[in-house]
Amino acid sequence: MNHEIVTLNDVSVSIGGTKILEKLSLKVFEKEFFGIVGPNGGGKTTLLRVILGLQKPTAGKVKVFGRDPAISRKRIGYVPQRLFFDRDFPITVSETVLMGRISSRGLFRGYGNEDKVMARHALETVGMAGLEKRQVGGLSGGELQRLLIARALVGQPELLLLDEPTASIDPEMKTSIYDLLDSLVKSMTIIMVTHDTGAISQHVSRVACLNCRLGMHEHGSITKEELSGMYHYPVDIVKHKGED
Ligand SMILES: Nc1ncnc2c1ncn2[C@@H]1O[C@H](COP(=O)(O)OP(=O)(O)OP(=O)(O)O)[C@@H](O)[C@H]1O
Repeated sequence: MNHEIVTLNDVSVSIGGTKILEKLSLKVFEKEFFGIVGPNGGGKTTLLRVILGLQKPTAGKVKVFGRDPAISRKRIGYVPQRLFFDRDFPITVSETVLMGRISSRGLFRGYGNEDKVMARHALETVGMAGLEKRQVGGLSGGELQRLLIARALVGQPELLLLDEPTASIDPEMKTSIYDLLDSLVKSMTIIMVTHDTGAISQHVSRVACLNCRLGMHEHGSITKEELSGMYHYPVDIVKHKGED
């Protein structure tokens, strides 16, 4: 697991004169399940956008798969925050998943058989086989989240970025999403942003706290006090993966 997938060196981002990220240095390794927590507005989504090559750093260097992030974007699957997804748009489950093939097929080429097979496979992976014809607007929150994961998986990513995949989801569905991610990380690297500080430490190998600056926590070393200090209110933490 020593192969570097994401490398940030002293990365800063300012937008409109406001410092959003300050001198972040970070390495994420192959097949690692890496968690990022932090308060609202701490820069977590911005960090994902930097890794995707959608946000250029004001200073510092970013490499993804050893190259410029924009060049590596085809190898990345992105699950955005659900609030950026328009549930009212009239589109089926299968059409939504196929949208994840656009970066490999191009915008103006129709979907081929291979795309359809991959879409079916991605839906099976997230446990949504058989729901292909359903309208997205009629899905439950948990089903929609799984659909967004399927859409990210259909491009066969080697790196999966997820922005709050368990927000507003009931505990049972949360568990099944974490189980899914635990199985996916056997074949890809995962970086997940979450406010789910109670559960995250049972699944990730390392967690970083981000509030403009980054605080790294190796196995089990994050404490309730550190998180509470960052969030400015009491935070519960359960266990880190591998801890008794
Ligand atoms: N394009 C932009 N223009 C202006 N400000 C921005 C832009 N993008 C992000 N910001 C600001 O940068 C800060 C960090 O935003 P970001 O969305 O990265 O935080 P976050 O940690 O993901 O927050 P949340 O937990 O609420 O999703 C916020 O104050 C936000 O308003």
